[in-house]
Amino acid sequence: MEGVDHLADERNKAEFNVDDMKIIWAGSRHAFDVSNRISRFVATDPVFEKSNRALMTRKELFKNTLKKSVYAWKIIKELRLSDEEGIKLRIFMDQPGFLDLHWGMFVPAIKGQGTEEQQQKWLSLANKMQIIGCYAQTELGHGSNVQGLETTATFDPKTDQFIMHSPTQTSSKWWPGGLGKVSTHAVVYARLITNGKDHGVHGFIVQLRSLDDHSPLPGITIGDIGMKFGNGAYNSMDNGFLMFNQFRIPRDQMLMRLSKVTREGKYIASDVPRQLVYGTMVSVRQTIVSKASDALARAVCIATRYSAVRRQFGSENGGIETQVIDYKTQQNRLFPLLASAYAFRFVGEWLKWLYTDVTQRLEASDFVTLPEAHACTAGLKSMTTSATSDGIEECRKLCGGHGYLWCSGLPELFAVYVPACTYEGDNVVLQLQVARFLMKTVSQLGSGKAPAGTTAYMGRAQHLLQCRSGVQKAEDWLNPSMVLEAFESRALRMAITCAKNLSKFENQEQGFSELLADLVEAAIAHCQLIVVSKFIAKIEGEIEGKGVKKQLKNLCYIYALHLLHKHLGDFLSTNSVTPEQASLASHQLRSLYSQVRPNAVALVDAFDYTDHYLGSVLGRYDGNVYPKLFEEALKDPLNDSVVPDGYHEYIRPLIKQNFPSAKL
Ligand SMILES: CCCCCCCC/C=C\CCCCCCC/C=C/C(=O)SCCNC(=O)CCNC(=O)[C@H](O)C(C)(C)COP(=O)(O)OP(=O)(O)OC[C@H]1O[C@@H](n2cnc3c(N)ncnc32)[C@H](O)[C@@H]1OP(=O)(O)O
Ligand SMILES: Cc1cc2nc3c(=O)[nH]c(=O)nc-3n(C[C@H](O)[C@H](O)[C@H](O)COP(=O)(O)OP(=O)(O)OC[C@H]3O[C@@H](n4cnc5c(N)ncnc54)[C@H](O)[C@@H]3O)c2cc1C
Repeated sequence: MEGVDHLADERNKAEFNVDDMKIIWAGSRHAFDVSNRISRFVATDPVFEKSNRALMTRKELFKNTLKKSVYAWKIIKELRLSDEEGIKLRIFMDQPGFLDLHWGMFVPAIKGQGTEEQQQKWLSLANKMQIIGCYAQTELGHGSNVQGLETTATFDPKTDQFIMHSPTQTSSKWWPGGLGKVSTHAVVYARLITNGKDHGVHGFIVQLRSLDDHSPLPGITIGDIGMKFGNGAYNSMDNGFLMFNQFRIPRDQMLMRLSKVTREGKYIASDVPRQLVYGTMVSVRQTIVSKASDALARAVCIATRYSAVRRQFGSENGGIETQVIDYKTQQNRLFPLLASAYAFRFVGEWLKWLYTDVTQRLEASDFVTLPEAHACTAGLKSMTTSATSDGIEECRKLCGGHGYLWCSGLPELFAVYVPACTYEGDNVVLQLQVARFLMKTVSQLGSGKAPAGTTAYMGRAQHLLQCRSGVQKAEDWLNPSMVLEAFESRALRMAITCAKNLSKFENQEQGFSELLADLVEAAIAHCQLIVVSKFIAKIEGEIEGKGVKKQLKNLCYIYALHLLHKHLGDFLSTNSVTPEQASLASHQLRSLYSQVRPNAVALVDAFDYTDHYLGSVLGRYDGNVYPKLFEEALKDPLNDSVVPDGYHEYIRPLIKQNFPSAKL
């Protein structure tokens, strides 16, 4: 029934103030106000309509994305939106496109790697969108191995120019978003060669297309790489290819903040770490973590509301059927994902702080925390995007058959989200960076250099290697120090075991290659510890609002104990818990599920998502699912006519058996 809240009973059960939780979720009252206002603005503007995009052809979808992106930019300018408001507008627009790469990578790359003069020149154009940029690093032959890139930028002292060249087919740039059809410029990563010497990969600003008629400049071959996974979804983005044929750019278009080439062709490296050339990736990995919580929260919101609406079995005595959310199996699959969405939110907030801190330190030439910032952004990007991709798919299954319908919103969300496991660094490759960092930290234990930050727990190695968990009853698993100790001893013992196994190899690199799978497991254990510890820090801090803290505590322990259950092999094999303690954890989990159950719908309402943003018939705020499923079905082009196109050509001849006989 239209106008009726089918989930009102669920909302009345809530034991906390949802409005207060909305502020916690958003991060502050101000952030909530901005999100709330911008999401409603987008939801009511017909230009941002998106329900029809699955039926669009690639060309229509691309053009529709251009229209929305340019309209969004016009609104940002005309209404003088702040940066924060502009970002929200792009998020709620909910259609990947060139704006993401222009603002998310091109501009930050120039800010991070350009000199003052370069920033002045290029950012003034980019900030007004008089040029449109992308981030062209990956090549057909190399993505993960950045040092293996083949594109060359050879300095020609005669003309004071760099000659950009793609020497092989595998050196073609391949994948950059916005490159295929839109960008006029790119930050291109290429091997710098001066006086015949290769100085490794550096960034260059390169104009690709004419600013008059958009045609590629002579010496440049460019296009779109073709359809990607899923209908609609990420196909709104023009991921592109690019080849250079001896294409010349002025010397001052090399990004020269970190190193320089003089007029004479002399290469001058500054004393900052060369890894700062990877700085844009670090910044984006950090934002991907909060985006993970957002994407997972969308899926969980849909699955939770639908699980409260959907009923199956239990009416044997003539009563009403059971809401599927009341099945313990449903709770055991759904509530850990709900808890993960909150966990990723809080670790995302912390990571933002860490990133801001390292940025300020770098500006003051303090590079001490750079390795930890790299390990945390890489590891948490990897861990949260893998969990979110799996979580979205689990939410689809939690919605049964209807979850497979496009209008559930879940197939598209999955298709758009899942490349996050690959872009900005393949998730396995990134965990191996964490593993290297951990092995280095372990090797320095006892050297007098105390581990700091997220590896500080390794400084208590003597205790953590010997301790036995003190959990004796189920409630002990609600004791933060007992939970933390179990996660710390598991992570440390896995890291130490890897280090011991590594030391058996004469050649460390060969040992590392042999032990890759174990190293990834150790890195994941460390990342999970970070997330658990930041969630615990959150619930131990000041939290306002009636009943809010209690709910967050429940979710925090669900998150931790569910991980313990899922990775029980690690916890048992490292003797971090006993089988009896593990079974007490399962008992405690069931009790926590029962406590979350009456609050589940309110906990997803706290995300404050509009129906437009969710884009899901199953996740509608009012729970009016069935009539809307019918409405959606009737909109399908196949239902335009009662007798389908093709009836006379195929179905009728088949039924009447009067088709010409087949010839071999
Ligand atoms: C329907 C709508 C639904 C809506 C859903 C919404 C969801 C949207 C979600 C998110 C939106 C976000 C938008 C994103 C858009 C996608 C755009 C994608 C862009 C890209 O992919 S750009 C290309 C990214 N490429 C990579 O990430 C490559 C990965 N490879 C590397 O980073 C490196 O090559 C490496 C780290 C793997 C290895 O580098 P290298 O060989 O040089 O290094 P090593 O020899 O291993 O190590 C040397 C030394 O350096 C340290 N190091 C390495 N990297 C860094 C770094 N970045 N910072 C600091 N230090 C670094 C490393 O640890 C070593 O240190 P030690 O010597 O051991 O001390
Ligand atoms: C949607 C999307 C958007 C993108 N946007 C951009 C963009 O805007 N700009 C840009 O420059 N790039 C972009 N990329 C490219 C992206 O950054 C790369 O695809 C990514 O870094 C992974 O690199 P790869 O493709 O070379 O994977 P590969 O490295 O070839 O990975 C293949 C397999 O090998 C494994 N593997 C690789 N190396 C190792 C190792 N050392 N140890 C163990 N296993 C290993 C991986 O785990 C993976 O299973 C985008 C990609 C996608 C999918």
